[in-house]
Amino acid sequence: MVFAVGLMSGTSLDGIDAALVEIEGTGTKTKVKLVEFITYPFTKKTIDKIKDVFSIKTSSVEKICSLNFELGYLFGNAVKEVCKKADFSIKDLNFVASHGQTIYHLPSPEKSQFASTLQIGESAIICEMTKTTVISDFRTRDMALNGQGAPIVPYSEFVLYQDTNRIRLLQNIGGIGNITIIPPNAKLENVVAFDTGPGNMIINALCEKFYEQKYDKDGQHAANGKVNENLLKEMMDHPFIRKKYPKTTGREEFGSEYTETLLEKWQDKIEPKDFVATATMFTAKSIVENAKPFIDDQTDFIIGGGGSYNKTLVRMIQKQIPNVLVKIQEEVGFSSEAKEAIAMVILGNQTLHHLPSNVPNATGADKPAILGKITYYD
Ligand SMILES: Nc1ncnc2c1ncn2[C@@H]1O[C@H](COP(=O)(O)OP(=O)(O)OP(=O)(O)O)[C@@H](O)[C@H]1O
Ligand SMILES: CC(=O)N[C@H]1[C@@H]2OC[C@@H](O2)[C@@H](O)[C@@H]1O[C@H](C)C(=O)O
Repeated sequence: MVFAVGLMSGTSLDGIDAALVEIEGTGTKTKVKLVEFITYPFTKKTIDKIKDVFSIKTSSVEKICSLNFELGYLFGNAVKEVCKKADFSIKDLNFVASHGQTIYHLPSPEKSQFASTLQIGESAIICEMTKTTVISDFRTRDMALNGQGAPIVPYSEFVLYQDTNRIRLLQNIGGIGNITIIPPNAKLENVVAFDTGPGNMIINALCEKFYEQKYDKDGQHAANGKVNENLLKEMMDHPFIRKKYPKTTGREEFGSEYTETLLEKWQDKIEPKDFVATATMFTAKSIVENAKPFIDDQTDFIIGGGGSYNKTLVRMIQKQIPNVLVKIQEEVGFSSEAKEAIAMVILGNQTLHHLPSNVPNATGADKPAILGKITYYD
């Protein structure tokens, strides 16, 4: 039996997702069982440090250097905590698969730049703290093959979710929204995946600004507000939304600078709850517009990630595609919050077996590749 911990710390900065998983087999024969899951929270101080290095205005090489190791210690703690909660001896762990914290993603660089992406959280520290082999840095190899280095979760979705009769569409709504479409009986070459635009990123920033709340719990503010059509149109005109795939995005395009610009122009004209409602509709509409070319009435439209708990957002999506059955992840038997951490274990397992796990059709890479770097404990 092989046991591993998958670590995911995504764009919304709500903490480190750690999944203790039992895994068997490889490729399409992979079987996983979730043993335990925790979200190891970030302190406000750590969140501020991460936000600081994200932003060109406040970042510095010194801050990045130090944070790389600091996050390594936190990731190591998250592994220990999830094992403790499961009453599982860390000595029996076979490997850790760590995504790392994305601090910059430049898939379509300007002239003087190189296509690049940077995830930090030093694997050597995780390795020493847990005395376990660590696989990390999954995105760079795909980028070396001219891919976007993202999304990387679709391989695991192809393995776990494909169906013989129905199109399965998996929409993740984290900080950013990302979609995977798996046709019935698909081969890996037929899987389509890309980022749809913002997920909760703008909604969260507005809730922090207006209400000093981290997010719009269950979509309550949005439910009380009214969508402003002019603002919505301006948001939908963002060039990323109608760009053709492969495409991926992040805080570089929809982070605090973007929200600040919107606020400067619209804050005096729109009430806070209407602003939140409009940002929520922006996420819903950008998802539906990007999904529409790939779906029919027989599609399982499955929403995962933290945004699946925003009832107003889910309702807005369903209303725009009344003939399609919209479900949330738990309704098809998988944990929404643990999904990406489990995906890291599937990717790490492939790497340890010298097997590829990117989806070239999704990332635009020239060919399949073995992803990640391995820090061996012994
Ligand atoms: N009950 C809830 N109601 C509304 N929104 C919620 C709720 N629970 C979580 N969320 C939203 O989900 C977000 C976290 O989502 P998730 O953990 O999937 O993101 P992530 O993995 O960090 O991001 P990404 O997938 O983009 O890397 C929170 O910041 C919040 O906006
Ligand atoms: C560079 C980066 O970290 N991208 C993330 C981000 O968060 C969601 C979306 O943007 C997706 O492209 C990706 O994450 C998921 C886990 C992926 O690669 O599949």
